[in-house]
Amino acid sequence: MSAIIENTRNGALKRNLLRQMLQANVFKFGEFQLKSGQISPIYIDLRECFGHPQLAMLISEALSKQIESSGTEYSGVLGIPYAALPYASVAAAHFLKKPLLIVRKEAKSYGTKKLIEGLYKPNDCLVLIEDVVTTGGSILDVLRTLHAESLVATDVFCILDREQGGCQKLKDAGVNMHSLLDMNTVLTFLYSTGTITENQWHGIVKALNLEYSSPVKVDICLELENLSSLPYVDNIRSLLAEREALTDSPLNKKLVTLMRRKKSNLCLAIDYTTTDKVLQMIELAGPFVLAVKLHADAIRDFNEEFTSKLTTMANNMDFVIFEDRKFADTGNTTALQLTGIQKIAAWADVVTVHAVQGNDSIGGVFRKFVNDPSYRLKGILLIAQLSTKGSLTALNGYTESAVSIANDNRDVVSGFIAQTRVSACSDLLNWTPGINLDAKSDSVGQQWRGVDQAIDVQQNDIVIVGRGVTSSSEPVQQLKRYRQMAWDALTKNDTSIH
Ligand SMILES: O=c1ccn([C@@H]2O[C@H](COP(=O)(O)O)[C@@H](O)[C@H]2O)c(=O)[nH]1
Repeated sequence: MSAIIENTRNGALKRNLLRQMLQANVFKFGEFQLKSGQISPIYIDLRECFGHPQLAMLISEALSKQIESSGTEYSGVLGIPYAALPYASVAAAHFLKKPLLIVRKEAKSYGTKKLIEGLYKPNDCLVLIEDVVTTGGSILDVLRTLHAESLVATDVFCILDREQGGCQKLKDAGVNMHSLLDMNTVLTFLYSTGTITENQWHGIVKALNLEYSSPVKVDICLELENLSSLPYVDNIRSLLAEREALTDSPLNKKLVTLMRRKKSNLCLAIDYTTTDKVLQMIELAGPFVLAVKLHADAIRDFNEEFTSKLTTMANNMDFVIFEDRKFADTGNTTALQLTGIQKIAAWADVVTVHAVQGNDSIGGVFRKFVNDPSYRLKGILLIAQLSTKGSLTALNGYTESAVSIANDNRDVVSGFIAQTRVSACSDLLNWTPGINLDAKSDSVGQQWRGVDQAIDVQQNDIVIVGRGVTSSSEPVQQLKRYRQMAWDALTKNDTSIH
């Protein structure tokens, strides 16, 4: 039951599944005979979900995520016939990219006469997908067929555990059962949303011999939550002191040390077009910021005298220089750009890099610069999510792919540009743009939200503030305001600070 009250992505995912199931008429009330012969006042008909593509995709995605995070080793996905087959197909082909296997209820009397269809060899280990588990009988039947073909299955993933003994029977047969939802959660949701009364709750619990004592009402509305605005990972940030000790990246060690010393997780985006104005703003901002972010190609009179002053100021005022170049080309071209007219690698501590060009065009080229002490460049931030409306980084799988490139290049990637926390690795820092306390959007695609949303709810580490400060007539006041709010939000539960 706790799953639906959790203030996490997982909790929101479960709430959304239940909300969409309710809309799709999955929960039916009356008198139904179950496969076991038992009479039930509730029937949970997950076949109704087939008619709602968005819901069917959400279920398949949730099952796939559960399979991935369980750490189970497997070579193929087998759907238990028939109701689980659509979810198993989408999960295997679309999300997990693994072969799909199907087991027949009865052998064909012609052709290959095979009971199990798909790509497999003896001793392969499969994960099983089921829709509803009541007694576990259908799964045990399938296990017998698999064993006869020398196939192994250690884990079954189901949408709903009716909590009527199936989990224990499977455990006795050596199989772990994982479920997205259980009956207690479903009944709590139905009762809390006023779909069933207290009397109905008791009637269902009694008829199904469930061992729940009394209904619990939780605060839950029927409006769908925006899953993409929530952190990808449910674990909370570790303490700053631990992160400082844990990280192998010299850049992140410097950043976390600076953060703690300056009490600042604020990066100022100075999008001015002349060197004078940029340097004047840095003079004001230096004491309050962790980093200064530039777009060198937007500065009309950009020159080497400027970068020399910039690096001196960074060294004296203790901030990191961040060039938001967003590299996105072949490795060869990126190397040329890093050493081209602006000599970015010589003065920037960190740069942004798109994930779109793929792994091989990222790791190799940046590793060369980061490991060469004659360059200032010490790390890159991969763009996992953009703040702009309609950004293609929201396409299914994009952010996960960026995270996977980061995982493959941990010596070079020091973190992400993202809207929500995207990685469970707490030594990778999440930098987030799209912050403004006084406006929600501009007229050309930017979307802003507040500091608490970004740091507290979405679990980012560093806020990137631009026009919220640079367009203000009182920039120092604004710098103090953003710095204080961001620091308070980051450290409010950090016992290594307080
Ligand atoms: O997704 C992204 C990536 C980068 N940015 C950059 O951050 C600043 C934001 O400035 P505002 O004035 O607060 O809009 C700007 O330099 C962008 O290029 C981003 O906004 N979103």
